[in-house]
Amino acid sequence: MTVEFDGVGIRLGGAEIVRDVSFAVPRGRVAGLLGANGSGKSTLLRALYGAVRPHEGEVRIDGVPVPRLRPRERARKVAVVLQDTMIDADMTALEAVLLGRTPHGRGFGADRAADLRVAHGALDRVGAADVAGRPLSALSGGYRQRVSLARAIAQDGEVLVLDEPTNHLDIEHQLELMHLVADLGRTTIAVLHDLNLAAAHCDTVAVLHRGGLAAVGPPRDVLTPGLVREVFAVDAITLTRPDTTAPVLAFDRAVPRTEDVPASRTEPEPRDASSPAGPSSRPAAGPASPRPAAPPPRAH
Ligand SMILES: Nc1ncnc2c1ncn2[C@@H]1O[C@H](COP(=O)(O)OP(=O)(O)OP(=O)(O)O)[C@@H](O)[C@H]1O
Repeated sequence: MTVEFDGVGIRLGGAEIVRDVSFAVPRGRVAGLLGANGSGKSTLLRALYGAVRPHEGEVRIDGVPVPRLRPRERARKVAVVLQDTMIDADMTALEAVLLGRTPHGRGFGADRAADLRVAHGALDRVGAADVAGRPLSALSGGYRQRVSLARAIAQDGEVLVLDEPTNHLDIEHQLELMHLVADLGRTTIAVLHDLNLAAAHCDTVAVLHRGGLAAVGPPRDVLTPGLVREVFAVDAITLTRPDTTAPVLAFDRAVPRTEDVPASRTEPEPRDASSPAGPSSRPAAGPASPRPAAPPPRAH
């Protein structure tokens, strides 16, 4: 399934958090969503899984605007892994993974055997089969993260949304997770803070800066020292891996940020938040072309 962000703008609490973001992720490709803290990455993802509605532009899945999908239909298409949301849940790892089967259920208990097979398979795939019967509260952060991914695998959506999926993982499991995600073959959008992980494992990266799209395209074209300095306020040089020719960033030191512009406060919402976003005539930028963009004012 193709995911398109088309001129997306999102307001929260009267401030414009995301503005005019356009890019597309082709079917089966892995996109990294990058940007400094507070740049709007999670907010943009929320529009993809229907938790916020853009005030302008739209997010489309296979050409269908997200608000037009019914919740159950959306849940079958889009599997979401957020940061450690299951920490207090009073259930076992297997029960948590079985939750991923809910959108596929035909009735209470009807598919129990098949669902159990899928859930065990998903736990196996993320290397967490050994903790199936343990309560989530007794698992380490890394295992909980893997169980979350297993739930998303069991959910079987063709679109996978990951918000900082490698957060709690040691280096071995970070790499395993990125390879696993690539092997799943799903259209994936992952918020990543590790630029080198993104450079090595993403087909395309989209960089948010103060709510706007600073650049989008293949990591090699986007993650230049100039962009890293501007967006992340760090000096870096780009090296090339001799074996794969993938870019590797070597960081030097933080540099002063360009002065923050005060928050852009907006007038009250002109549109009823429950009404669908109007169609946008702006084309979504394809991921193949790196697109530098002037940073808009900071939204917070
Ligand atoms: N419900 C809300 N109301 C008002 N402002 C919000 C709301 N949710 C988020 N924000 C603000 O929007 C901005 C972007 O937040 P968001 O979580 O999308 O950024 P992020 O890039 O994912 O950050 P991080 O890397 O720190 O997780 C922040 O300044 C945040 O305070």
